[in-house]
Amino acid sequence: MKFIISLDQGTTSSRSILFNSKGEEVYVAQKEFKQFFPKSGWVEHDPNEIISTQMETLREVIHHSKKLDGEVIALGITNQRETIVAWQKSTGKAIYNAIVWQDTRTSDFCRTIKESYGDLIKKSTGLIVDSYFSGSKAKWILDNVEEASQLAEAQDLAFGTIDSWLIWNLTDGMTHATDVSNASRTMLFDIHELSWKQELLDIFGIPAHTLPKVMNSSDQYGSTLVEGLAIPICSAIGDQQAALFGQCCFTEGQAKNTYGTGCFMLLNTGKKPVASNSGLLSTVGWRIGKETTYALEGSVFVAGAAIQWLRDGLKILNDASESEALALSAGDTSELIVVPAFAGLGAPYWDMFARGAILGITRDTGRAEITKATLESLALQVRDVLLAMTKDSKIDLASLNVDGGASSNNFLMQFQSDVLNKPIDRPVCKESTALGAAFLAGIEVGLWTLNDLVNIRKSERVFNPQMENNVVEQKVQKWNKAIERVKNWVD
Ligand SMILES: Nc1ncnc2c1ncn2[C@@H]1O[C@H](COP(=O)(O)OP(=O)(O)O)[C@@H](O)[C@H]1O
Ligand SMILES: O=P(O)(O)OC[C@H](O)CO
Repeated sequence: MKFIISLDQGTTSSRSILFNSKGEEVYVAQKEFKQFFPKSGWVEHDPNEIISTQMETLREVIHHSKKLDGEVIALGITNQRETIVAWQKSTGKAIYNAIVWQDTRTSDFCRTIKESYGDLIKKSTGLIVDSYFSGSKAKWILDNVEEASQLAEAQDLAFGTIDSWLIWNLTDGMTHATDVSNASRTMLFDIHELSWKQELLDIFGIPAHTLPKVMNSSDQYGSTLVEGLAIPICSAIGDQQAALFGQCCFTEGQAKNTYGTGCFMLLNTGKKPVASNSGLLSTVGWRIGKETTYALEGSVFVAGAAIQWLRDGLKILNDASESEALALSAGDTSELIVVPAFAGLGAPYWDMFARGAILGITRDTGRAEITKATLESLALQVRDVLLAMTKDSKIDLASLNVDGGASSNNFLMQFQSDVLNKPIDRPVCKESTALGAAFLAGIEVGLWTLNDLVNIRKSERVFNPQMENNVVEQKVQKWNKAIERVKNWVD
């Protein structure tokens, strides 16, 4: 049997997953790592812990694979996107913590460039000016980390999204590369030309020599030596695009929604980017051979992270999975709205200055009700994104494929189906993201063709709408009112 290993470097954990040549998940190793919140709105990760947790899980999976009769033929990489690492090329040492996609420290800078450059940036990158993307975070490092500008002057500074950081470490500093899908999230990359754009580098003050080489999503990224095995790295792709691929949304008009730390809905728009007028992003899906596939994306910054906040911040849950039973035990929440805008609002609102709120509290509001309203907020955010997506693409989806940690919550999936008035289709393989990276690596080594993969996806459960229209309407009205109240909160 031939195996492929995917490294899935997410916002809250590093995972390695072993897939067999039927695309079945054989073994998963996972390690959580520390989140740093040094100041209000700042979110950082330790780049060394990212590598150590990822390598521990990789070694665990390799140990397991050695007990099986077979050979690991390729490694695929998928990762939290936009998060930026800066390191010294000559020593390989990171010079600052990774600045995470959720970090809003560059909001003010982004506001200052939005008016003059917003149109240019949208036209060439498909993105809306926001602190979410990597460009302003890299600029912050150059402006604020003492050694950064000296290293840049000496041509000894490297920037990279997490895929680049992993590839650099896995290849012992031989390869400084990224793929088109990750590059398309930096705000420095022209998605039509598929190259770094000098005009954008000038706006952010980023020297071109600090940036990685941009490669295909299925490609030869070099090889890594782990536990005595030399394994070729054959794919790199941002995690949301990987999930679209792993859900077998290979053709125009197919979409998926992932419920992880954030929520990300992506629609395959075919071989050309579709510009959005409704607050969505045009982004590169993947590139295989000479063919690029584009996607429209609605990014919601806080989804599963709101459940983590219930667990770790408010301490009203011991475990995220408890939220389902608790929500089912709750009383009426038709007037209770939680808006988890902890890091501003993403699609379709794009308000870096919005903040979270709980509205409609009464004397009988308790932990069950707050949990239920928080889960409902995930689905209501997704509803807003789907409305925008339908408007921009003119595609009315027949059903929505879902995945990610919080998609295991049946209460949430049922409520999602209710507020979208659409079937929600959850697959057997819960690791769509990792599967997407494995598919792309498998294509590169000739294990599969796209045609082999078309029918590989199997549904585990389909949720159909049950709630009465007027109940949905009432909830949506309250939600819209709450969104208006939280906008532009921070002065
Ligand atoms: N049963 C559940 N109900 C609601 N949320 C959940 C559940 N299980 C996991 N989560 C949430 O899902 C997220 C983890 O999902 P995952 O896809 O691993 O995220 P990421 O890739 O962003 O690290 C966490 O934020 C967690 O709070
Ligand atoms: O780590 P995840 O799965 O929450 O994904 C993060 C996204 O890639 C951010 O854009």
